[in-house]
Amino acid sequence: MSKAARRYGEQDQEHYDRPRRRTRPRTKDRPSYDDAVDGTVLRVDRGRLRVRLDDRAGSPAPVTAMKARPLGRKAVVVGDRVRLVGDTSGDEGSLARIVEIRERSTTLRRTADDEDPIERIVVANADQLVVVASLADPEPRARLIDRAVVAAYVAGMEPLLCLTKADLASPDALVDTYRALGVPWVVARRDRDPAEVRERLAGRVSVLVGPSGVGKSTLVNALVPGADRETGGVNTVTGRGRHTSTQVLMLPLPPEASGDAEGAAGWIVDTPGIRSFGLAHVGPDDLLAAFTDLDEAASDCPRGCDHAAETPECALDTAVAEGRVEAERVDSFRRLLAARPRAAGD
Ligand SMILES: Nc1nc2c(ncn2[C@@H]2O[C@H](COP(=O)(O)OP(=O)(O)OP(=O)(O)O)[C@@H](O)[C@H]2O)c(=O)[nH]1
Ligand SMILES: [Zn+2]
Repeated sequence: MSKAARRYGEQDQEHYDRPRRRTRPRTKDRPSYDDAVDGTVLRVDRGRLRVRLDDRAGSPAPVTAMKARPLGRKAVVVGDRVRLVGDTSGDEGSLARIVEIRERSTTLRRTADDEDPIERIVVANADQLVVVASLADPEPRARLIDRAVVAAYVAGMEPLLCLTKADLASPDALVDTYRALGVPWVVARRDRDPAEVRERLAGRVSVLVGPSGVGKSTLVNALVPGADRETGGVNTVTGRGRHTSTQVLMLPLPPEASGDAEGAAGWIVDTPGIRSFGLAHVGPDDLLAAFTDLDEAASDCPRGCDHAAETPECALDTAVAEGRVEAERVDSFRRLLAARPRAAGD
């Protein structure tokens, strides 16, 4: 078949697939939304979205909005940059319409579970993943931390290790295991102002993740006075807190704390209900992409190499033997690789 004929064939197919409506020219069909305003989604609550408008510096209160027709079934998530029309006054009872979702720079996914078999995007456009782990009570779980670090790399976000309850134990041993990975870290304890953490969050959109009990809410409350995150309030039987504490929520960091102008202080996204990340579709080479120093050596690997320590043909071992890459880096990469499959209890 000639190229032209094939193209004709495809066009034909398209017409065949959509016979119901006569198609009018797209430009005339679609409203231009010239008067749309820009905003960021801070919270999603049963189809209603809370959106902070960019040009409403004087009034930080978000407006309520809903998804409009043109978006179809496309989900709007926390962190999404959107365009709104309609009543954007934010007045009691007002409802704006989201007509466009801007292209996402990053997407963080959570793992499918029994209640929801679909792996969903939970946060868009965040640039830092703060992996919160307590140094004691409960003990840090290396595998869980590793999985979160993988999730960060795959989402295109930078990981930051935040080690809490530093009043109870030293971070030295744990920090040692992440040195080769180059993951930055900070410590926090509830009886001190989290100045170091705040510095790391300045001007960025950071997602906080970590299992229940590590002191995430305590930290959020210290960073955002008035956030009122419920602490120590999780039901040990169901593993759940109140409804409000299981919701993903984006909070502005107070500008005065960082000394920056409005908007530059940064944002944190609390993810209380998220227990694990979608790593099912992460292949060895997806993770390798985050290890730019190993990338080249691995190009000598046989096609489809899983780069595991047990794989004799893996070129990473040759590269280590020849001193082209650091053994520690390969070990760290392989450790993260091994953390991908979901283990029971994670
Ligand atoms: N010793 C010590 N305890 C802390 C520290 N930070 C928090 N805690 C305590 O640890 C418990 C859990 O803290 P939360 O802030 O509720 O932890 P969380 O990670 O939000 O956990 P959930 O609310 O269950 O999701 C609470 O009893 C806190 O008081 C700390 O720096 N040192
Ligand atoms: Zn390999």
